[in-house]
Amino acid sequence: MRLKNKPWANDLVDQHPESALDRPDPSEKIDWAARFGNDHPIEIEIGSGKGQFITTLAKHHPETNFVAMEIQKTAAGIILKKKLDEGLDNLQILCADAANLVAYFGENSTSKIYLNFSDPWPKTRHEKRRLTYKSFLAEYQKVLTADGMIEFKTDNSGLYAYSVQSMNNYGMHFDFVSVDLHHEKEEIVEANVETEYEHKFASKGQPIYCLHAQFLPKN
Ligand SMILES: C[S@@+](CC[C@H](N)C(=O)[O-])C[C@H]1O[C@@H](n2cnc3c(N)ncnc32)[C@H](O)[C@@H]1O
Repeated sequence: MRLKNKPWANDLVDQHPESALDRPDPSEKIDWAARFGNDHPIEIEIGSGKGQFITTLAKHHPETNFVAMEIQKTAAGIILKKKLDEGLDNLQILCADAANLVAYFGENSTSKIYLNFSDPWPKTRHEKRRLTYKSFLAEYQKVLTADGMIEFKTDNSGLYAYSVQSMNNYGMHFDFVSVDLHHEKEEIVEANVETEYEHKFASKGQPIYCLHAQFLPKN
């Protein structure tokens, strides 16, 4: 989903290189420990949109470092504004394409990847753009630690079915699957952090599909 261009948001990204990186050179590794000022575990959300989910997590988990990876600069600027307003030192914004994930994160550098309401790309000819296509899974496998986890949510049954199949073909293990996350047991519903899209779809009564998956141990 393309956001309307907001010059203030683009300018904010340019004014805060200490908090937001705008399409950094993929040939140069990013020193995340230096950027965060500590070496706490890192969790990444790919395609953060306006950042409701990742800013809420960052607020509730100061012991974890979070990276919002978002391809649209306007969206990155909107997330950055929330980070600055709320003083979230454990959140960094990376305005870049997830296709370059491995260039920006070292191997075994990340404990969790969140894919929330990723663009479904329903046409078969666009399959390679889906964030659960096998080439993306290969990238996630490289950056995740051995016990790292992918947490995926969507309103789109087609993308959900595709993702289950793609992850299964890749030999992944599922720790949790739900075809109606908002009507699971109370503790699951209470622990769930909503995204903007999730709120919109769930308030119309649409089911939210969710899965948590891990790669089999690396050799
Ligand atoms: C449908 S929106 C969902 C936003 C948010 N996660 C939510 O649930 O409300 C998908 C977001 O993913 C971003 N996106 C799509 N492809 C991406 C890619 N290859 N790398 C980084 N971000 C991407 C889009 O710019 C958009 O903001």
